[in-house]
Amino acid sequence: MSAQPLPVAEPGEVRRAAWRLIRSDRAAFIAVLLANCAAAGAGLVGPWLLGQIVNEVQAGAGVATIDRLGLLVVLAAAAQLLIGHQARRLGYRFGERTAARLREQLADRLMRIPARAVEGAGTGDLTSRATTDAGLVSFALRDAAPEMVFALAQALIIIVAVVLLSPVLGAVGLVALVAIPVVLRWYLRRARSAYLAQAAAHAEVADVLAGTAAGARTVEALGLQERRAADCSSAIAAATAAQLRTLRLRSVFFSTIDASTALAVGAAFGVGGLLYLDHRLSLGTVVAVVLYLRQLTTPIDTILIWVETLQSSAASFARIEGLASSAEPPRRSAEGVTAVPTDQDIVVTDVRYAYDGADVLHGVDLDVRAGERLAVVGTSGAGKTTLGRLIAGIDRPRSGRVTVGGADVADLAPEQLRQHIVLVTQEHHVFADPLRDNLTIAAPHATDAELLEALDVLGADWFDDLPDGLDTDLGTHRLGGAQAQHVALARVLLANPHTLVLDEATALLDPTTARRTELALAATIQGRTIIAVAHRLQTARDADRIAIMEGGRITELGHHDHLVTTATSYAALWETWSADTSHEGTDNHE
Ligand SMILES: Nc1ncnc2c1ncn2[C@@H]1O[C@H](COP(=O)(O)OP(=O)(O)OP(=O)(O)O)[C@@H](O)[C@H]1O
Repeated sequence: MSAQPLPVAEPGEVRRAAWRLIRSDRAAFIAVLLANCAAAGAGLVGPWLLGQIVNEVQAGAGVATIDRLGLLVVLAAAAQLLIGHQARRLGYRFGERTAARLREQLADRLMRIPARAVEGAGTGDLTSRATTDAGLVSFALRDAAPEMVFALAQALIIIVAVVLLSPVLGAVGLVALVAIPVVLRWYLRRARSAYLAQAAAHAEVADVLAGTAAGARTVEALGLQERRAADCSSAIAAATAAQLRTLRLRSVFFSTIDASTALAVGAAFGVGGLLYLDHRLSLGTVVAVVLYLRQLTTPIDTILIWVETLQSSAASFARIEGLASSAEPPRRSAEGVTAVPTDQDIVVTDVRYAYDGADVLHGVDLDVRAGERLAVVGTSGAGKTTLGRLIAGIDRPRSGRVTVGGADVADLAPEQLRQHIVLVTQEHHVFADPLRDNLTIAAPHATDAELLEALDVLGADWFDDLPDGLDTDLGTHRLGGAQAQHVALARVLLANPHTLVLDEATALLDPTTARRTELALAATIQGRTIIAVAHRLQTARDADRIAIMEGGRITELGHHDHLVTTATSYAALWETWSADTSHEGTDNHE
């Protein structure tokens, strides 16, 4: 289940976003509109000429006149074909360019969504927005929108022509078509929520299936097959119900449309016949009007067929636009950065930070000198990780500043930031790419010799067993946990920051892996400023200074020997920890 679904944009935001997309290619959009109007205008000539032929025949005109009019009908049809083709081509090109811009925008936003928002929402939601929704919107822009513009222009111009030819017949036809806007309104009112529910139900199915596949071993080990199958069935049942609802809407909608268009042609034919018998309309005009109304069914059908696609893609567009509010503001590029750190000192000034509107840091002040080793300790939930992320420039304070050498860390471009401060956690993702690419993401210009040296410093002896050395594809040749940690630490060595923020770097590892990792870590931290979120006080005791965090504040700060005698919170923590470790036989792998 998605605990905190990613937001969906409101209709107003969706309209503004669509308008922004159109405006950024305004000249092309105007060309599309003009070409479509011209194509629709050319389509009027044929029926009008046919009406003229009927009138001429009735007036006893010769074959030459009829032939001339016939030739004009053929020329008008050819012109309509050519202009229509051009209008559609312009429309498709405009749609394709707009879809490409949208995909770029989406990729940019996906990169800027904080990991905590993705974890909260579940990967199914994000995946379906990036695949199904993006595909639907691209399809709509490329195919549905050009067809829709063409059909709208055609319908509008035909209606104007009918009314100009015979206001009475025009009124009769339009009255017969009055059910269409009514049923369209009925449909659109229900369709947005129905299609949103359908998309969410499909995302839920994807989530449940992906979760079952990812946790296959756990499901097998705990005999959870039946429960997972029941979860899958109920997600699929919900998706089917959502799909049936949209199907019901479509059934009512399309039947009404078909009946209305048939009624319009029939009514115009009947009333037109009476008016002709009464000598109030020429036969040619009746023929032209009936042909126009008959012709009107084509754009109406097109509009209604695509309105459904546009409706569901508008729901998808709202889901894609919803990502905008989750994405964090873009960091500046290195070229755009004005502030350049002048030294390596880190200063935290009156920093506050909130998750979901509630502050968890309440004005933290801290100075860390270059080369210092600072341990941050405190009870669970005190704000240690949050402070670590702010110092590492991952998150931006709600208020206050975190600076390195006088420059705000959250303003530094990523390539600049990682030369100064890097956060080291237990998460060590290995990309399904060659080992070389996995390492050079931290230092794009590093030579092979530098990459090998980094691995060597960490004691990554497994490198010698790789089938293709640095070219080994880590998607097919999977690394173990400790090996992946080596790759992560090698990236840190290659980025060569002066400061490391260590958070849970070894806390949850098994003793053997932890010992190997600690050795590698010791090689990594050599000669750098260290800010370590310490889960074991042994680490803290060796630090130059210890910061005690309680309830989002630093309450005590100093060296172990000083704090253990003067600071009440730290002394209590130390006492508890010492008692625990003496019970455990004092082996704590430090
Ligand atoms: N992603 C999040 N969304 C909402 N609240 C959060 C989130 N991450 C942390 N918090 C809350 O912020 C507060 C500080 O959390 P933080 O993880 O920084 O504490 P910590 O001292 O590192 O704890 P621990 O030692 O358990 O990791 C806690 O109340 C926590 O519940």
